[in-house]
Amino acid sequence: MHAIEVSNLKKRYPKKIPLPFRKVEWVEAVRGISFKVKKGELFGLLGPNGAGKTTTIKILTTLLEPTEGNAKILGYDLRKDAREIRKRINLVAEGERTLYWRLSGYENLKYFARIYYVPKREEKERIEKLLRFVGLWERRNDLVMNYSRGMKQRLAIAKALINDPEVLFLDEPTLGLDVQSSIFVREFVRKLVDEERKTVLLTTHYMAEAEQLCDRIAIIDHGKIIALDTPDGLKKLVKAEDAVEIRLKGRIPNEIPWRLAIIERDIESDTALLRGTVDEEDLPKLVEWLVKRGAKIISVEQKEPTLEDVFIKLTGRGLRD
Ligand SMILES: Nc1ncnc2c1ncn2[C@@H]1O[C@H](COP(=O)(O)OP(=O)(O)OP(=O)(O)O)[C@@H](O)[C@H]1O
Repeated sequence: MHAIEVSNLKKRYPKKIPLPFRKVEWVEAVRGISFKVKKGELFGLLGPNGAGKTTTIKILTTLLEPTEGNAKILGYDLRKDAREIRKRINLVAEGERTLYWRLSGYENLKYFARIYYVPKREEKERIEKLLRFVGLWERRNDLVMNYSRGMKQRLAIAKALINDPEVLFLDEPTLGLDVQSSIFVREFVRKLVDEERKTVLLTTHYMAEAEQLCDRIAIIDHGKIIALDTPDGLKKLVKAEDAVEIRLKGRIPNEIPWRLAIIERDIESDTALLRGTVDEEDLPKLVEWLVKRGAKIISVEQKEPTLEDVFIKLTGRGLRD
């Protein structure tokens, strides 16, 4: 049995149109996605803003009803057994605000332990284990309002583990965190899978995060899965010699007929960095094409392929566009 089995999931939202128009338009947020996550796997949904990641997570955690399709979580049917599913999962939503800032970290976990009916005799031990796990034991008696952003996120994850869920859903777990806190969160999310045998499904728009952390990744764009594999498997879609970075000054032509995206732009120095996949034999042709249209080439470098190259190759856009 898989931990998560998603079949042909679709979700559309009614789009709000201001009066006096009475017509209804629809936003197709998720357009028929299917995938399976094994037990004990760390699975990532990687895609740009608006790709449909949050909608997918909300459906899988029973917070939203799908328009079409269905899913099974730990063998339970999403449409019929929502109560059974809720007992066995938990979620850290994007930018979550459910912690009580006027309580300490310890008091927060105690409060949520009661809400989740954690047996009284297990409560103390479980809270201590979780606070140690996320590195907050020493700060357990400080009020949450005095925690840093990274500490609040660690506590939010500890809170989501209070009911000992078999499957944990994390929506953009490191969004807005500083580098150090992000590394820490990634390390213990990995530990949750390796040592505690949890299944984790997370969403991210950080390629490096997906690449370093996930066992398998589904790249999602405009509500569809456009590739699904291990990080190494995905990178094989791009030949090592095909990933290039071109730094140029001056005008960047529109509609470049190669799969390139602008990944950096500096207005002051009027320079930009283009990245993407270009056949080795095609490279001189591309450079000539750019120069003809007024760009001044500063450098052309071949790079190790990354997941961003895979995304650019598949969509012609950068993940950050
Ligand atoms: N409640 C809603 N009503 C109408 N449209 C919505 C609603 N929620 C999301 N959408 C639209 O559905 C699409 C997918 O949104 P979703 O939040 O699932 O994407 P995402 O990949 O999680 O992006 P982000 O990281 O920015 O949240 C977007 O076009 C969004 O504007």
